Amino acid sequence: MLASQLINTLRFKTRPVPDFADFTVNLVTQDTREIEPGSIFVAIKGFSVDGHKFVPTAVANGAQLIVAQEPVTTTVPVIYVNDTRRALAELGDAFYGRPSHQMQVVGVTGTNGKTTVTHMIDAIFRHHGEQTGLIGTMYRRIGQKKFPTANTTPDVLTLQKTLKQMVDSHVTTVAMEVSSIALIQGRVWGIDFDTAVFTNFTQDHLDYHKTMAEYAHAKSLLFAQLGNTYGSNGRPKVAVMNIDDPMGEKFQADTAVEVLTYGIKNHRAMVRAQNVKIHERGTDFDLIVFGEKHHLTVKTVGLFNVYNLLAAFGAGYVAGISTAELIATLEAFPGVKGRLQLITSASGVSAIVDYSHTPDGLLNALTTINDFAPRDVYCVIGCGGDRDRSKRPKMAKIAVENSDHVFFTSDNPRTEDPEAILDEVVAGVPAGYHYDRITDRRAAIQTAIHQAQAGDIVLIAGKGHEDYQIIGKTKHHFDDVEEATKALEIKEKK
Ligand SMILES: CC(=O)N[C@H]1[C@@H](OP(=O)(O)OP(=O)(O)OC[C@H]2O[C@@H](n3ccc(=O)[nH]c3=O)[C@H](O)[C@@H]2O)O[C@H](CO)[C@@H](O)[C@@H]1O[C@H](C)C(=O)N[C@@H](C)C(=O)N[C@H](CCC(=O)O)C(=O)O
Ligand SMILES: Nc1ncnc2c1ncn2[C@@H]1O[C@H](COP(=O)(O)OP(=O)(O)OP(=O)(O)O)[C@@H](O)[C@H]1O
Ligand SMILES: N[C@H](CCC[C@H](N)C(=O)O)C(=O)O
Ligand SMILES: [Mg+2]
Repeated sequence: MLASQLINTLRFKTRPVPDFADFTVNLVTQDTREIEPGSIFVAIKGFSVDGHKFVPTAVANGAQLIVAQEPVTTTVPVIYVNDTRRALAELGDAFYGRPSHQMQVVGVTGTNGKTTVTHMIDAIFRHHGEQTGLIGTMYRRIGQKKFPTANTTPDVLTLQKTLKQMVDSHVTTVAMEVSSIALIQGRVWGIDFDTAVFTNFTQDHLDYHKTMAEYAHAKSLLFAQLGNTYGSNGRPKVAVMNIDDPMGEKFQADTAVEVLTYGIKNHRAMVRAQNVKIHERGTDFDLIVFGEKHHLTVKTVGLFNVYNLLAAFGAGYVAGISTAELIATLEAFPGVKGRLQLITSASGVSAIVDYSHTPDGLLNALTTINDFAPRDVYCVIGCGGDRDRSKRPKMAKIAVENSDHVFFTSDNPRTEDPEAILDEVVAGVPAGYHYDRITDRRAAIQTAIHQAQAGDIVLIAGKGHEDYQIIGKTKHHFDDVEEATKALEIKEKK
C-alpha cells in the first residue's frame, strides 16, 4: 500500500499534509524497535515514556514518515493529528485490510471469566466445523498454532496484524478477550465486533481506573462499540448479557443492538440455569432456553462456570448453532489450564490450581471448593505487585474467612518489595484468625501440601496457567501445577 493512500484514510489532520515522495509502506508501527525501511512511525504518548522523544531514533532506523500529535523537528515529513492513538487504530485497520470485517468477531469483557468463556466459544465454533482464532491472556491462537502475548488484549497493531494472519489462515470466527484497560486505551478501536459478551463486574484494576465508576465506564465501551445493528455478514449484531449482575442490566442501555440475556437468579433471563449441583469433577444443571428445558452434565466445576457456560451458549446460539449441538460441545468441554485444575494424589490430598486473582474470583473458587471438600480447605495465596493495591486486604479477609488454613505468599512481586506487598495483604486479616506467612511461593506450596491430611484440598490461587514468576523485571520459570505435583509426589513417598 502506498503511503499517500494510507494517509488519506486518516480523516482529520490538524495541519496541512506536507509534500512528500510517495513510497510503499512496509510497516506501520508505534515502536522504534520494530522499524525497518519503508516504515511509518506513529508517536504515542505512553504511560512510562513519550513516543515523540523517539522520533530521531525512528528516523535513524529508517522511518520515512512520522505521525505525531505534538510538534517534532525532524528531516522526514510529519503528519499531525489530534490523537495519535486513534490515528494508529485507523492506520492499522487500513494497512491490514480491515480484517475484522472479514470474520465473525466475538468480544468478551467482564472482570472474571473472559479466558474461560473465550475458550468455550472457541470450542463451540471449532466443533461446528469452523477454523477458529483465539486472542487472550494465555496466547493468540490461529487454528492450533499458539503465539505468545504480552497483554490480554494486544496493542492495536499486533491485534490487526493477528486478525490479518487469521483471515489468511481461513479463520471464520475469532473469540477475543477485551480488557477494560484495552477499551480505555483504544486497543480495539476499529474492530468490527459481531457479538459482545458480558460476564460480570466486580473489583479489579483500580490502580488503573481509580474508581469503580470509571472501571464500569471502560467495560461499557465494548457495547457502545457494537455500533450498527447489522454486521458485515448481514447478520444482526447481538450483546450477550449476564443480567444477574446489575451492571449487565445497565449495559443494555449502552448498546443499540439486540440483547440476549442469561442468568441463574433473574427469572427474566432468556437463557437460564436451574437446579445446579456441583461435584468435585463436574456440575449438573438444567438449562432453560426460552422456556425449553434440557439437562446438562458438564466437566467444569462451580457455579461461576455455569455462568461462563451460559455466556458461551449465548454466543453460539445467536450465531444460529442448534441447542443440541451447543449442549454436546459444552458437555465435552474439558476446562481451561489453571482454572480450578485438579491434581489428585495417592496420599488422598488434592491440590487445585486456580487463576483467581480478584476478591470475587477468590471467593468463588473457595465457595466452590468448600461445597465439595471432604475435609479441610487450605489456601495458598498472594497478590501481584504493580497492580491494584486495594484488592490485597480484601483478598486476605476472603481467604481466612473461607479456608481452614491460609498461607500468604508472593504472586508476581514485579518491582515491589514482596514483604511490603505481604504487609498490605495481612493487614486485611480480621482479628482472631490464624495464618502463615511464607514469602517464597515454592516453600509455601510445599508446606501447605506437607501439612494437609488425606481428604484435604489445597487451593493454590492467583497464577493459574502462568509458567513464570516476575521478580523485579525478571521472569523466572515457575509453574504452580509443577510445584504442586512435585510436593504431592514427595508426600506420596512418605
Ligand atoms: C500501563 C499500560 O497499559 N501500558 C501498556 C501501553 O504501554 P505504554 O503506552 O505505556 O508504552 P510506553 O512504554 O510508555 O511507550 C510509549 C511509546 O513509546 C514507544 N517506544 C518505547 C521505547 C522505545 O525504545 N521505543 C519506542 O518507540 C512504545 O512502543 C510506545 O508506543 O501500551 C503497550 C502496548 O499496547 C502495552 O503493552 C502496555 O501494557 C503493559 C505491558 C501492561 O502491563 N499493561 C497492563 C496494565 C494491561 O494492559 N493489562 C490488561 C488487563 C489484564 C487482565 O486483566 O487480563 C491487558 O489487556 O493486558
Ligand atoms: N464467571 C466468573 N465469575 C467469577 N469468577 C470467575 C468466573 N470465571 C472464572 N472465575 C474465577 O476467575 C479466575 C480467572 O478466570 P479467567 O481467567 O477465565 O478470567 P479472566 O477474566 O480472563 O481474567 P483476566 O482479567 O486475568 O484476563 C478463575 O480461575 C476463577 O477462579
Ligand atoms: N492479567 C492480570 C492478572 C494478573 C494475575 C496475577 N498473577 C498477577 O500477577 O497479579 C493482570 O495483569 O492484572
Ligand atoms: Mg483472561
